[in-house]
Amino acid sequence: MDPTQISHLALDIGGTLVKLVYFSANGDYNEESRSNGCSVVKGRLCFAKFETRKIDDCLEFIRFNILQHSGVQHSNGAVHDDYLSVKATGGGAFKFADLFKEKLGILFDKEDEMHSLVGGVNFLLKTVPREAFTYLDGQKEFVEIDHNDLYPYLLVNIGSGVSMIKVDGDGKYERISGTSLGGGTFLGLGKLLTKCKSFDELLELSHHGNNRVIDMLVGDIYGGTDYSKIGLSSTAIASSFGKAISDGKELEDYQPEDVARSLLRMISNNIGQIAYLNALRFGLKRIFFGGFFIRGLEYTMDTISVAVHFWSRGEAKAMFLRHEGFLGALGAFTSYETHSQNDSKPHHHTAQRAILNCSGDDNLRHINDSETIEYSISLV
Ligand SMILES: Nc1ncnc2c1ncn2[C@@H]1O[C@H](COP(=O)(O)OP(=O)(O)OP(=O)(O)O)[C@@H](O)[C@H]1O
Ligand SMILES: CC(C)(CO)[C@@H](O)C(=O)NCCC(=O)O
Repeated sequence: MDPTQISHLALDIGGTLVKLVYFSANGDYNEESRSNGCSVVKGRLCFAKFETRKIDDCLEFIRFNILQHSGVQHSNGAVHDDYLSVKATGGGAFKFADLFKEKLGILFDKEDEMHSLVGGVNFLLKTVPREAFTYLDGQKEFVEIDHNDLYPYLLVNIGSGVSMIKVDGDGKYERISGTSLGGGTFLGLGKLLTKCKSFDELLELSHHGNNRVIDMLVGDIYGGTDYSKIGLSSTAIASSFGKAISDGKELEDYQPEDVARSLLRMISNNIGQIAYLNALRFGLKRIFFGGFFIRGLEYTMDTISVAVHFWSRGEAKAMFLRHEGFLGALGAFTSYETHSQNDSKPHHHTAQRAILNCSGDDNLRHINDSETIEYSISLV
């Protein structure tokens, strides 16, 4: 492989997190020659994430783990005379372009954020087995995806903010809605209300909390009974955080665990409901939820699934993705493939095989919490 090309890295730089997808060749290099003159390098797609506010950590990671291993870096930290071009998406592809150029000699080849999200989901659904699943009543069920019956679907990406995209085919999509009440709202309000320091701490708190302490339930209003005439059980939330109106308590009087739980429920419920309404607008039956807010958390997925199920009376289905947080980065990564078919650069990416590897491999311990994907790159 030409050492000066690092087409095997793509970034998605969002409002809260930077996501990286990069190709790592198998240890023995494993390059096979094909009769058509191209050779295939086998390896795997790896994933990493950093907080956007700690962008320097990301720069260091790329410098030491990716540039050095590709042999593109001189010992003084400077790169070759030529800048290196790397696919990048998300708002940070604009915001941090100068920084990456100056610090790493990397030029961003920008890919549109929505286009990348859709590309990432389509890649996963078409190539990676057991990628999509439903989650209801504590049961996770993998969904077989029929490639001939994939479209249309609604993609709801829950990042700092939320984008809702109707997908009709490869590269055929429209952003139909969004809401600013997203993962950033959960984390931002959560930090203010519970004094927790991180997303993980907030999730941990929410795990031990009881939302009924703060949420006003239908039963609280109806003297313990259901309002069955309009289909509301006594345990349904009538008003998120509503009990705080009349409890006569200050914030300090509530347990942070309960506040975190109510907040998580409120944000997840709201997104589930808006997603359902948009699915209804366009007659979409399948809704895929992505973005790092979900983090495979059962309570979040259950709340979203129940909201979609409840509002659609079982007509629409909420589905989740194992690589939920890396959709944009994967879309940017796979765009090397489509864009370089006719150029002479020696780095066509082709998903020859994409098999999910469950992490546990010692070499991958430094790589956050995601799972690698077996992948091959065609060199011509
Ligand atoms: N380790 C973490 N640190 C901070 N936030 C996290 C973490 N893990 C999950 N999250 C949640 O994920 C959200 C960010 O998700 P994601 O990375 O998909 O969005 P983004 O790309 O940063 O945002 P946007 O697309 O709106 O620019 C955060 O707002 C937070 O709710
Ligand atoms: C602005 C983006 C697209 C940046 O990723 C995202 O944060 C978002 O979709 N926010 C919601 C904006 C809105 O539609 O109200």
